[in-house]
Amino acid sequence: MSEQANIPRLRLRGICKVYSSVVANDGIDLTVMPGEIHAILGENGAGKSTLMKIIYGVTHQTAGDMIWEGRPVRVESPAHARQLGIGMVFQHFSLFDTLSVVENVALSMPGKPDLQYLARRIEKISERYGLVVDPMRQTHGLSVGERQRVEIIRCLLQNPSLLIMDEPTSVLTPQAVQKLFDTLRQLASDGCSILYISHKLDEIQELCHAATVLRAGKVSGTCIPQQETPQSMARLMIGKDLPVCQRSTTNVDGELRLRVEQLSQVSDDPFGVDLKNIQLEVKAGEIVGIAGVSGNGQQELLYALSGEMPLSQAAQIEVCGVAAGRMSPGQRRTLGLCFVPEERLGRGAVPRMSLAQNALLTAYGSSMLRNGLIRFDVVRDFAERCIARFNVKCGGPGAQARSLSGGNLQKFIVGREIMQEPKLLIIAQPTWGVDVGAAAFIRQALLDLRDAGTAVLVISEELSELFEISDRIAVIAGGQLSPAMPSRDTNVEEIGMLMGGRWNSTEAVTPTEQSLNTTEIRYAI
Ligand SMILES: Nc1ncnc2c1ncn2[C@@H]1O[C@H](COP(=O)(O)OP(=O)(O)OP(=O)(O)O)[C@@H](O)[C@H]1O
Repeated sequence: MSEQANIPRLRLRGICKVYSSVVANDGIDLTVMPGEIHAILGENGAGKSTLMKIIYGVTHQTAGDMIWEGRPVRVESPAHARQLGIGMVFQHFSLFDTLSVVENVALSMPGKPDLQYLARRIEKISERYGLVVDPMRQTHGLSVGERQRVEIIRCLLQNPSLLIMDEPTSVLTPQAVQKLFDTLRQLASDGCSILYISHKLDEIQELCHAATVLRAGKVSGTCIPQQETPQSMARLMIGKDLPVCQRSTTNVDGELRLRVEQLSQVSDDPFGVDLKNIQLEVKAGEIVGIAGVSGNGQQELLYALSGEMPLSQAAQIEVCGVAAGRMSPGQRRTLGLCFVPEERLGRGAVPRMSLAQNALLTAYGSSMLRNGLIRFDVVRDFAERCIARFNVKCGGPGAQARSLSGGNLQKFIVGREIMQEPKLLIIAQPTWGVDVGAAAFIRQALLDLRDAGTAVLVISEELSELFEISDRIAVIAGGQLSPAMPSRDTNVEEIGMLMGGRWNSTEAVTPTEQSLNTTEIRYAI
């Protein structure tokens, strides 16, 4: 081994980070060797993202040292980090909506790159690594999965020697995950070190050479993932065994709470997906899951269901027996609809507002208003109960939404909607970025809601999640929705074929991404 290969690429000694009321990192030591894929594990709020932001120069440590390739360094800014050879793919996207993909990528490049040349490089990288994206597309019309691909491509273009990935696969397809892993293995064998944050323990086991576990800002242990099981790593992380979801039998006789009738809608985004003849019913006391590869019409369907994109005909969507297709989101809420969008910052919560204010934004119907006045004590009490019930780690109801770790904000948003005891809950990516313990808790909360008589529609890219909680599963591909089948009568192979757009329809369905083969789908489970 060369002398260079023996020098750690990165060493951290005693890193501390204190925010006004929270110690996010508390004396963290970490060593990453060249070519090592090193996982950082920990519950929501354990301090993983904060540590990565310090390494990437987004924020600065309160105490402790960072040694980069044998030399002490203080990373002043992300630009400085990139000069050193450190790249980062963020959990929350940092793309400008009003710019195209190539313009967004250009912003992180030195100087003023030629956009046409850069677009060709983006195409090459996206082809090589299977990260399908059109460089000329406007960012505002991209799904979360597509945005994440742009973030990854942007990073790979910089040829980094340390790549930090904060939950990079949370909205990628199983096929894209495998391609990404091939890429990361190839990068590692070329000597690039990778710091990999994920809540998907099976991925960590498959990909990573070493893992450091954080709990409450401190290193609580290290392990070699290949010598562990996902269960044993979960125990290391949360200090106990993972809870198993309890589900009762399906209630087949509930009243109809959501009816979508021949919904066809041309997207007003030239790069969007047109919805074609969607038929869907969800009854009280059942969970219907919609599977599909990101960018196949999920976003457009969510906009239509929530009221963000009102329809031309009211009767195309019925909520609790009322024709709601032309109603606004607020009017639909008064019918008993609650809604969790896939984008938590911006659509699910207003980043600068406190948790209490964010609670008021959607839960105002829960006795928060009287005679046109806001009952601040009720608002605060609601937020406090949500924080306690969903174990949201934060500085209390007054904490700004943007100060929460990704998983904790997700728990708050999901909790806020569940606590309104809706008649109909529509929820996208319910456990995105949530740790394994909290994910099990959210799934159980959805099952309990269904048992209490709520109709639940879940749109998720996690097949394992859909099979765990859904009574019936449908697949969206190319803007069309397959018939919903009882989940006990279907399997991963069948859903995989449907995700590829193959079902008995008079019209051929073309999904907007390559068809997935069933082996890859099985991997997702
Ligand atoms: N800007 C900030 N201001 C105040 N507190 C913050 C800020 N950023 C993070 N924190 C707090 O620091 C702690 C660690 O957060 P961090 O985002 O590092 O956790 P994480 O392990 O990455 O969690 P997740 O898995 O949910 O992403 C949390 O309690 C969080 O609320």
